Amino acid sequence: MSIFGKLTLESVPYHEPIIMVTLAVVAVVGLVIAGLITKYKQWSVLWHDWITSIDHKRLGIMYIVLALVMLVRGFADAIMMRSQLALATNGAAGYLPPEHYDQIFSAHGVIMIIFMAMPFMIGLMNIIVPLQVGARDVAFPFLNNLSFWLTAGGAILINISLAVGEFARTGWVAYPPLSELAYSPGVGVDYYIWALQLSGMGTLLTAVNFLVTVFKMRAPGMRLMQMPIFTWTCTWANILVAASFPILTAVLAMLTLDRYLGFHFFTNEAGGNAMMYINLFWAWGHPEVYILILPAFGIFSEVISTFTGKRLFGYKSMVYASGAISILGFIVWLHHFFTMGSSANVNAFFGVMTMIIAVPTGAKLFNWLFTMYRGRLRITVPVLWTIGFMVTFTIGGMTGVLLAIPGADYVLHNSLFLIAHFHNTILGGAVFGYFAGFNYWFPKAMGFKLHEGWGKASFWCWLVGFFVAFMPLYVLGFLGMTRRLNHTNNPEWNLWLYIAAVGGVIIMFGIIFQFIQLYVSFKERKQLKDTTGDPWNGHTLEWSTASPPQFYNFGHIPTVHDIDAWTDMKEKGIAYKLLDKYLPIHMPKNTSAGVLMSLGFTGFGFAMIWHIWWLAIVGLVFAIGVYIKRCYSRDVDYFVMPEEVHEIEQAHAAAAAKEVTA
Ligand code: HEA
Ligand code: HEM
Ligand SMILES: [Cu+2]
Repeated sequence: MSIFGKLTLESVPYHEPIIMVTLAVVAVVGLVIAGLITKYKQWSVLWHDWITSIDHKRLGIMYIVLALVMLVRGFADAIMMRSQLALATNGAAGYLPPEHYDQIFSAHGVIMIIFMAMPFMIGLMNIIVPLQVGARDVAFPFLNNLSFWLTAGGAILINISLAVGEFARTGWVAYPPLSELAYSPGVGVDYYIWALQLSGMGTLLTAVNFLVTVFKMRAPGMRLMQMPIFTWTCTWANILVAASFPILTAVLAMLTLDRYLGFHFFTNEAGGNAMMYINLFWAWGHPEVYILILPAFGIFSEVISTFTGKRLFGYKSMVYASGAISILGFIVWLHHFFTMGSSANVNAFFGVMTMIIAVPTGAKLFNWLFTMYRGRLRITVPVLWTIGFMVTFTIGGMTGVLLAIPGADYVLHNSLFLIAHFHNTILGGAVFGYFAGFNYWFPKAMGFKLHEGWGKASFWCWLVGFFVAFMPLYVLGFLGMTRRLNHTNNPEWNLWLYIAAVGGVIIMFGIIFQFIQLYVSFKERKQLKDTTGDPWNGHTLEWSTASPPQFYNFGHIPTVHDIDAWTDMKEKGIAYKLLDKYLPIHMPKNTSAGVLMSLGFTGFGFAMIWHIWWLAIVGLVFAIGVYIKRCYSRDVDYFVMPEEVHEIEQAHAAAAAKEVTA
């Protein structure tokens, strides 16, 4: 073996025109961005204010940028699949060869869940949760930076797989024996393993960080049962992360041992059992889908109560319902393999437990409806996403309950009915929620509002496109079409496949309009400026800060007396009140340790994929070395002086007062 392990020049797929054109486009875009950064002399800003930043608000923005980039990548995969299936009817081959098509659906699933939805959710959580609980940052700001770069490292690996080597052909679940070395001898599964392993570590560390933050760093007076509802749903999601991500780490480690050292955890010979992988995978994978949806539920609650100008109906029941969903979500994983030979009684138990989740979820839906009832609902973009969600998600939830009936699942398992179910819940549920949160909190993060018109146009394309793209899949499922087919030969299916492709195109316009919305809003940022910090008349503490918030968040940490702490302060007339004297604020310093450690770990992952053992050792030693150096560093913090705080706070209060009286 050469010093580059399995890596040779042949590892780059020159003979695949589609990939080569994509790479050329990526290279051009990359060069243009680099050129712009150089032209406007922004490299130093990028490094000092962003890449090495430990500010939760900036990390949150970087997570969302990552999510938007990966949304484009994941959608490119989706539209390729939809067009392939529209062309490859009646036995035609279409334009994507089977081994390429298999990589596309696997990459699409992994990218959308791990590198689009998760960063989007974690990004919103980063920006908002510390503000909502009245904290100056998260508990461990440096760790927060490291978490982000671990996630980004995973995303970089999966993108490299496009240019160097290949990605897994196993689907996003990578079941053995298919994912074992004997049946997947290439590097695809290894890319899968290390991309998930890196980002999984990042997610786990984030959960620990935010759990400590909400348990230890709430503003004085804020009881647990007074935390804003979005913070609560994120907390339940983080509890689920802390409980389930270690299972993912372990199951991937076992698959690694099987593939690299010839262990037999999941093989049939030498005492292994593939069912163990399948159990462990879903013991993580099922909680994972609730990790995605719970924060979205929190966003809808915030949006509805803000834009109806009412208190959220049933705050306590919302908290308990979220808790019930988390706990139940942990004990239903077997519904993903009803057909794989458990006894009827086991299937019945897991089926019933699954159906019970409809109860707390239904309670939430009714609470939202009751909040709207007799409220004066302002139909803004976040509200549109919320109402759209309520319709689509109810359909998706109902079809989930249908799948939870083991007998029905024997017919529908792994059919396109299943695909329709989960796009209905993940896309029409979780992702719609993130879009609502994006439009709702954008002014907080960036200082100006998003353009309403383009936001509405984008919403309608997404909503209509969603129904046109995914409702036909329910029909196709009933007509017997299974998932992961790369061509078909059944004339009865053709019409529905064409319709679904049209839906994909409509969604594409939704995405294009979202980027136009961003561009137009940026151009008109002066008119759209948010001077008060409270553009929607909000009710929770994030709206008490400037937009974007001061780097230290709160000049003076507020004392909380109410669930709607900010409404309470506005009603008592103590909002925007300045203190005579501020205290010095203790702040952490930015550091390059996180990004450097992640560089080491990403290099390690890449080296492991290609069996370049010396590079693996170098990467690992480098990462650990940076960490040890960081541990001994004393130059980690500084104080903001009271005079400076006073000046900043005064400027904000004056700007807000001008706006409020105007
Ligand atoms: C965000 C993601 C998300 C969410 C929230 C859900 C929610 C639910 N899911 Fe889904 N599911 C997935 C993502 C999600 N799922 C994914 C990704 C897969 C497949 C992965 C793969 O194989 O690749 C999957 C697969 C899957 C299966 C496996 C099917 C198979 O492989 O054959 C099953 C079976 O039980 C199931 C059931 C459910 C149920 C009962 C709910 C419930 O939580 C839904 C509850 C909500 C409602 C019911 C609607 C609102 C309620 C009311 C209005 C009250 C009144 C309602 C009633 C009385 C019914 N899901
Ligand atoms: C934006 C519009 C989207 C379209 C048009 C789309 C389309 C598709 C298609 C065509 C498939 C393959 C179905 C098959 O097996 O035949 C698929 C699979 C999948 N999609 Fe999407 N999708 C979209 C968004 C998303 C999002 C947002 C997520 C998750 C957050 C997601 C997660 C998945 C997963 C997990 C799979 C299964 C992959 C596998 O089989 O291993 N998709 N999607
Ligand atoms: Cu599940």
